[in-house]
Amino acid sequence: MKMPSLEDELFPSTPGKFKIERGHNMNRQFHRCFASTSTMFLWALFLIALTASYLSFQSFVDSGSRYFTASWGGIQWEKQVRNSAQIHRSGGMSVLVTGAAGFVGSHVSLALKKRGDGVVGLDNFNNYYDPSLKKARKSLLSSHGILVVEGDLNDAKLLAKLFDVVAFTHVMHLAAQAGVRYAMENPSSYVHSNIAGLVTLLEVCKSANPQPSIVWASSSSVYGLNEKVPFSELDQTDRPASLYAATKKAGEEITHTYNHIYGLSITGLRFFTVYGPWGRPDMAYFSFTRNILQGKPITIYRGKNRSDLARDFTYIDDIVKGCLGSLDTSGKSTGTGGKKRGPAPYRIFNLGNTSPVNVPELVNILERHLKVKAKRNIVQMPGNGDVPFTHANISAAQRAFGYKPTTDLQTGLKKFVRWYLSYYGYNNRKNVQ
Ligand SMILES: O=C(O)[C@H]1O[C@H](OP(=O)(O)OP(=O)(O)OC[C@H]2O[C@@H](n3ccc(=O)[nH]c3=O)[C@H](O)[C@@H]2O)[C@H](O)[C@@H](O)[C@H]1O
Repeated sequence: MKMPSLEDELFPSTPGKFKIERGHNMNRQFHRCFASTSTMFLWALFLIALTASYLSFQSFVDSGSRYFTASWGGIQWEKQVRNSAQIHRSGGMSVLVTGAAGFVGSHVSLALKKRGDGVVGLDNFNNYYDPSLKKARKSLLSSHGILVVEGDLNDAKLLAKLFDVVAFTHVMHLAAQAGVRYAMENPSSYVHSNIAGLVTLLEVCKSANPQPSIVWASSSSVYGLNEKVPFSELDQTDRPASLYAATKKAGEEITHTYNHIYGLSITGLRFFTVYGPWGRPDMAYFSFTRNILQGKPITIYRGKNRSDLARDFTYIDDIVKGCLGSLDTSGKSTGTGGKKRGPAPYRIFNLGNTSPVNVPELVNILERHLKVKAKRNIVQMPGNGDVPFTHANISAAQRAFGYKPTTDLQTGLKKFVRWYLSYYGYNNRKNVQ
């Protein structure tokens, strides 16, 4: 006798068995057939209902998780983005400013808005330095009708959505991992923002229709070990002294590729040690001010043979003028649908002050403005990415858009100190990181 197989056990109504019953009782078979058809129908209905409810639950979870985890999206949000991007002057531009809650980003955003351009900001509010300062800048921008969207450059969906909502004519790309010496502590953050983030942004810009023109922040640090002064855009820049500098130099090469293949209009700006009100607490002039006021010592680095280090310190308002001049003269991108239609501008400019000041002199000026003596601790410059001096030749920017810095370090630091005291108070009780 054949043993029932597992299949037989599971499906007892085999064709053979059915055949036997049919031969014996047609009526019973009809009823059974009817009963099994209606059961199947009910099962089918049940399965359809189950599938439908699963699918709608899934879409609820999808949309829900986006709204619960992301701070962007939705009709209200899109309306805010559009309002912020609205242009209020003839021939004006709509600009996506990345790093808008940062030092340079917040100043440039305000200047654009004040002259009637549309501005939407993007910033990830990371904690490289005190995020409450970034939030305060965001509030300032908000009081001038500028929305700063919280999100990361590497979020391609968010970037694409922003371009869906607004046909930005320009991108002012200032979001970056800044700081020369911090690169030894956290190298991957430089790759994340300055390389991966840049590529993500360029990918979205190249696919946007129309493509925007891009102006972005490179750095004086790309001159690295260059000794020819003043630094000209034509000088050698293949000997960076820090990973920060290397990522900025890589950015110049990467943007060149996108200009070459996709016809994106690109302007790279090599900023020279920018300072001023609402500045970055990690920079020397800022941390020196805090320490001097708190009676703490400051460390001043010295170069080879006891030489002082020097920087071409550049005041923020001069940098803002350079950024706006670059945007105004950027020329159009030529691509559509990710395809180049013709050559587009590719430019690089130094934005410096053209008069370097050594670091001990910077401290002298701060002492005068603060009316407090600094406790100076002078040490040999550690091998951590610093360069001995910077000095900009700005004739290219002068020719292209009349760039002419007008604020010397003495005047600029006076304005910085006034802001610092009004923001933190003389006793500096606020916790500055
Ligand atoms: O132009 C740029 O592309 C860069 O400018 C800025 O870098 P730097 O020029 O290095 O400015 P900053 O740190 O203020 O040090 C100033 C001087 O103080 C010296 N310095 C610094 C710290 C300290 O404790 N002691 C000291 O002597 C130090 O040795 C140096 O000589 C930006 O931070 C950077 O993001 C990038 O934009």
